[in-house]
Amino acid sequence: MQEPLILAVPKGRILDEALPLLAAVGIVPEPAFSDPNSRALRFRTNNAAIDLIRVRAFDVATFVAHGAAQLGIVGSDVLAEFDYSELYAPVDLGIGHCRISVAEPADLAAKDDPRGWSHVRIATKYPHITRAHFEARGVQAECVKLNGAMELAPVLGLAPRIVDLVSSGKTLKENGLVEVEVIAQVTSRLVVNRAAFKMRASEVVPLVDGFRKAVA
Ligand SMILES: Nc1ncnc2c1ncn2[C@@H]1O[C@H](COP(=O)(O)OP(=O)(O)OP(=O)(O)O)[C@@H](O)[C@H]1O
Ligand SMILES: O=P(O)(O)OC[C@H]1O[C@H](OP(=O)(O)OP(=O)(O)O)[C@H](O)[C@@H]1O
Repeated sequence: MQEPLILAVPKGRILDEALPLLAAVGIVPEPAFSDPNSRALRFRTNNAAIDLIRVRAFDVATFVAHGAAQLGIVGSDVLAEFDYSELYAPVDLGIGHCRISVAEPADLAAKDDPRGWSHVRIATKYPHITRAHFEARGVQAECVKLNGAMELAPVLGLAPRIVDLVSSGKTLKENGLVEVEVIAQVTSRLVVNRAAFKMRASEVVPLVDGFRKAVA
């Protein structure tokens, strides 16, 4: 029998929205998947031809780009940051809505003029997106890479500005920051490894169509 297809899903907040979508496509993970005491990372589903792996959001893109998983669910922020040519993103799943924005302390924003920037120092998990955004208008961005809690950087003097995800705006507000520019809107996408899309088309194409129908 052919090895099961592997679908990589992110551990974090997208998972809650992705599970109903998976159910709509007919994929239901084994009970261990929802058991907080389970330390397993790979799970069977009700479909013997599909297994799930649960990995960090950024790693979904890496597993699928290298063909270690054939499909995945990942934010467009992660896709833009890595720009893997081996990833095909055929379906916008309409979940994980947020935006990636530039933010700074409210008192700096009150006297700041983004049109006057020539060099900026930015704390972010997204150095590639940040540099590309600023380079497009001739501003040089010096990035300090963090993996979380970017909002602490301005007040502690690590960098005066940040680039991070914003949804309700609560995190910025509670840390005294305001959004000064929106770089891009973000949603989660179904991603497929390009080689698997060709080599395992008879299994992958109906699955991609299933996701397309589920979100239509
Ligand atoms: N506030 C938000 N609202 C909606 N979607 C979000 C929000 N924050 C993140 N996302 C989406 O969820 C994805 C995963 O984000 P999450 O914050 O769960 O990961 P993380 O905690 O940074 O991951 P890890 O712990 O693996 O580093 C992001 O890539 C983005 O697409
Ligand atoms: O505008 P809001 O609704 O407040 O959402 C924005 C927050 O959500 C994300 O972090 P998350 O809560 O996923 O935690 P993280 O720091 O682990 O990434 C993001 O990094 C922001 O900190």
